[in-house]
Amino acid sequence: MGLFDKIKHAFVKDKEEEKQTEETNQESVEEKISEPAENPSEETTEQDRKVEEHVTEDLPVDESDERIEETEEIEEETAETQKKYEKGLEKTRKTFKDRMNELFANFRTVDEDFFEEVEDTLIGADVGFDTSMRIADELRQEVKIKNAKKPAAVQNTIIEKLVDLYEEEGEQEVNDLNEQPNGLSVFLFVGVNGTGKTTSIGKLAHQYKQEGKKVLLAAADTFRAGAIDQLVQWGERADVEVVRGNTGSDPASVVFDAMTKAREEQADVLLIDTAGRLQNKVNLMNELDKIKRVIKREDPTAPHEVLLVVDATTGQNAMNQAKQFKETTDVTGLVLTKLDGTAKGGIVLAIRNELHLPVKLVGLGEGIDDLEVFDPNDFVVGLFKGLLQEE
Ligand SMILES: Nc1nc2c(ncn2[C@@H]2O[C@H](COP(=O)(O)OP(=O)(O)OP(=O)(O)O)[C@@H](O)[C@H]2O)c(=O)[nH]1
Repeated sequence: MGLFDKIKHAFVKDKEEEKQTEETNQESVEEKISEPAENPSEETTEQDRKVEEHVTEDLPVDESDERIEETEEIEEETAETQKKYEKGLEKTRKTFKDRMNELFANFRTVDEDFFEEVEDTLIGADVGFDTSMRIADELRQEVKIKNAKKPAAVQNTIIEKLVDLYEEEGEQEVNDLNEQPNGLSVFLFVGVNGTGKTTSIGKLAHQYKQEGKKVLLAAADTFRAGAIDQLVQWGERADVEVVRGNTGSDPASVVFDAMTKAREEQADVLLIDTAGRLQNKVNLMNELDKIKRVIKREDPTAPHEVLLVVDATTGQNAMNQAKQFKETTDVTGLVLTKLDGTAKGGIVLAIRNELHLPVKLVGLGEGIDDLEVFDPNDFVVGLFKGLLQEE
């Protein structure tokens, strides 16, 4: 099933559930009105439950039961993650919906002015300039072919085009983190101050710790005392050790200490926090190169990820930062933070389509559990599900 079909499926399911809830409410109102003296159905249910309990007591617990439980647990987790995405993307979805409503309220016919407005609407939703132009062009053709005139049909086609493009871009994309199953995984975090680097490292450390891994953090942002303290605090919250130097010390020497400690203690994961002063690109480039050299001396295969942290709330600015960092160092993936606090979630589409950088992690809140491995399907369902119209 294609991605758009999945969204359609989710949309139809929601509609059915809505209908069912309405019917159930109606039934219970009717039941209450005709209130029976006794309620035989309740008795039967109670009896059934007792029989069921008795039967299950006698049954040996076999592997298939365990497997069913496991599957149920996975399904529950998947549903929970999907909910997090839907909640996190609420603002983006609402803004997008409002813009769409406005667009369709202002146009009664699908003419050239309409298509230009579609372009503006998409650009305004931070989908990216190139992407917006491409969607509008494809829409022009599609509307001609389908002879679509009804706003609902046109709106669904816009969503379909966005989803198709998104799916196409994601075909070769690896969203999983490059974890080393039999050795140390070294992830370097880069990005400008305030984007959520330290917070994301803390959240990820917590996740790995929960999985039973030995995790180390390195405070290689030695320029601000506050940055070191903040990472130490996250280390305490996640219950993992932090390797640190004094303020102003050489970041590469902190990384050297951390690599040595990780090897001695056979750690599974080392997460390195760096300073991100974009105002001086050459310095930053030299510093990151030096850090990488130190890492490579200890392990030629590392770093296994260079993750650029960008703040989704800054929209187009996040895109520009990503562009500049891509020129400065070999970024392997993005961590997109604060998706929950923004109406600019469309920036994911722009970054992927225009910079071809995979999004690896997304921040969906300030809590320690609010970091998710990026799931393109959950993301796109969360973004567009509520926007489909009944044709
Ligand atoms: N709502 C929300 N807030 C976040 C998220 N990630 C980080 N934050 C908040 O963003 C602010 C900045 O995060 P930091 O982790 O300090 O950012 P940093 O990039 O390490 O910044 P420096 O320490 O200045 O280098 C903090 O108040 C975090 O709580 C997220 O996914 N959602």
